[in-house]
Amino acid sequence: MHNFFVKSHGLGNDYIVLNQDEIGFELTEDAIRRICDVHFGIGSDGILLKVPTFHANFGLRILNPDGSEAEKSGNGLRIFAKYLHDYQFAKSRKFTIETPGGLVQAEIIKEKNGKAKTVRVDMGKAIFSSTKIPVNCEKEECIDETLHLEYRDYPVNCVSMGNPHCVIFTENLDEKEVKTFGPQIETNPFFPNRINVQFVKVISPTEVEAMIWERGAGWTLASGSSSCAVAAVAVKKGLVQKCLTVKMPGGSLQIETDEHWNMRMTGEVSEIASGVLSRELLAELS
Ligand SMILES: N[C@H](CCC[C@H](N)C(=O)O)C(=O)O
Repeated sequence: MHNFFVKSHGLGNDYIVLNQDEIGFELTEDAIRRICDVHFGIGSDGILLKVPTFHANFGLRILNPDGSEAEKSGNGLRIFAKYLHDYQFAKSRKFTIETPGGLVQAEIIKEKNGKAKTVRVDMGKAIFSSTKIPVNCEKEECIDETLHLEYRDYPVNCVSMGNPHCVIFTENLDEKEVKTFGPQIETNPFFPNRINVQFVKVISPTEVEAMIWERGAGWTLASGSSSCAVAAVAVKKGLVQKCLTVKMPGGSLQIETDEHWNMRMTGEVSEIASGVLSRELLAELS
């Protein structure tokens, strides 16, 4: 079906899935922004675009609502894996997906009424090298460094999951603080490609609580790559065990860190709706 879309969420972090072979329009930055707009479009935290690949079972591009492209998305990968399973692209419950941030392996762990419900993704390695994140830090690794903002400083810990992350530990999680300083950190020149920001409170050696400000998307209810970033930094700083629950406003993910910093994420996904993009909407896209 032409211009067929599926909208799904992972812990309230929602995405629209499109198949490049089935859309009859160019996915320009303007089209992305329009489709993701909650009033002039369908509304979502981004677009997952199924694309051809020779290097994996399936290919994926991840587009933020501001029109920028991301290298990786954890909730996005679980949603995409569910789409591949539920719409019969995938012939097995385990398959590989190529993203701009590297190749991952996805597995359908649990089904409900024949539809994928719980998905596990081996998200690749957490990378701490400043130059690979990238972050303009003189040190080889940007751990416990100070980021100077206009009105305050933050102790930051940076890591890449393919996409870049800045993890800040705090005793008091405050949504207003995240929404005030998240955008200032996201766009700070310390981060050449901008950055995803997480404020994290350690609850116990097996649980942390996090609030998220996403690069190119802003405040979201959950983030899979952010959860992996938070877990990797917390393990590296000796704050938590290697099997960790990351609790976010939209729900919790299970994150496992192995001895080589390979990150495994497990969590639920749900479909919200499916349908066809209206001709009127498409006619207005530049
Ligand atoms: N906005 C992120 C991509 C989506 C990450 C998040 N939705 C996830 O589940 O990992 C970035 O520009 O790197």
